[in-house]
Amino acid sequence: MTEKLGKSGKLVTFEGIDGSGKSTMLSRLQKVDESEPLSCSGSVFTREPTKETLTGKAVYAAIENNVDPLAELFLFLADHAAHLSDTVLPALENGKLVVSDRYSDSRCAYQGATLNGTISDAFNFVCRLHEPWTRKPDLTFLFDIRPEVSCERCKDRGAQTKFERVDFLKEVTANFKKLAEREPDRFVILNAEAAPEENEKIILEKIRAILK
Ligand SMILES: Nc1ncnc2c1ncn2[C@@H]1O[C@H](COP(=O)(O)OP(=O)(O)O)[C@@H](O)[C@H]1O
Ligand SMILES: Cc1cn([C@H]2C[C@H](O)[C@@H](COP(=O)(O)OP(=O)(O)O)O2)c(=O)[nH]c1=O
Repeated sequence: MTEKLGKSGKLVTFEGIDGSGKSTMLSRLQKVDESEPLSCSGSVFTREPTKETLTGKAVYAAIENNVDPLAELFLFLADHAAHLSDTVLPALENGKLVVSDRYSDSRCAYQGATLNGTISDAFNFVCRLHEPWTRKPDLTFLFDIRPEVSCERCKDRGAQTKFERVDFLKEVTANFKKLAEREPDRFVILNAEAAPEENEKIILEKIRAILK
């Protein structure tokens, strides 16, 4: 069933720990797209957790209120399901390019870590939960950065989430790297400590190549 989902468009995702520069890059890409459209069918720039939606609000409330980690996982999954059906699949079915700031790999990496020790083989459990129904990205950029550097960057932006701790983010980073090793054809690992201009160039080249 999943092979048929959103077949005509292309799905690109940005993944990485907090403060790795994903949203900065999404805004840059959006600007490029405004002056020189990346796809002739149009582009949609989106994110997970979603904002201003019922499921997105539930996710942020869960993060702020320290709910049970398994309950939190299912809220993130509910948000992903709603995001897929409201935004991602309709755009892909219309042949558009969809670029999402975070997607399923964030669940495998983050909830694989929050549930580590509570559920046996948590990382694979979370990955498997997505398999029967989601739409895999065509291309994923992993923003690779030392957690010490990303936490330093996050300090400047006010409210911090409970996830923004160096030790926790080291575990999340290891999970992201495991995902990239499993699917080397889908993942492009970026040095997120480099200048944004450098990474923007790599990203644009790769996106243009899959749209050809
Ligand atoms: N390549 C970069 N080099 C230095 N600082 C950066 C870079 N990219 C983003 N930043 C800064 O780091 C902070 C976190 O970036 P942000 O894009 O919000 O990360 P994320 O969306 O991954 O959490 C912001 O203050 C941003 O201006
Ligand atoms: C999408 C997603 C995000 N998260 C976490 C990462 C962030 O710490 C937090 C909020 O996401 P986000 O708003 O993307 O954070 P940031 O802009 O700081 O990168 O939720 C998960 O734990 N699992 C998920 O599936």
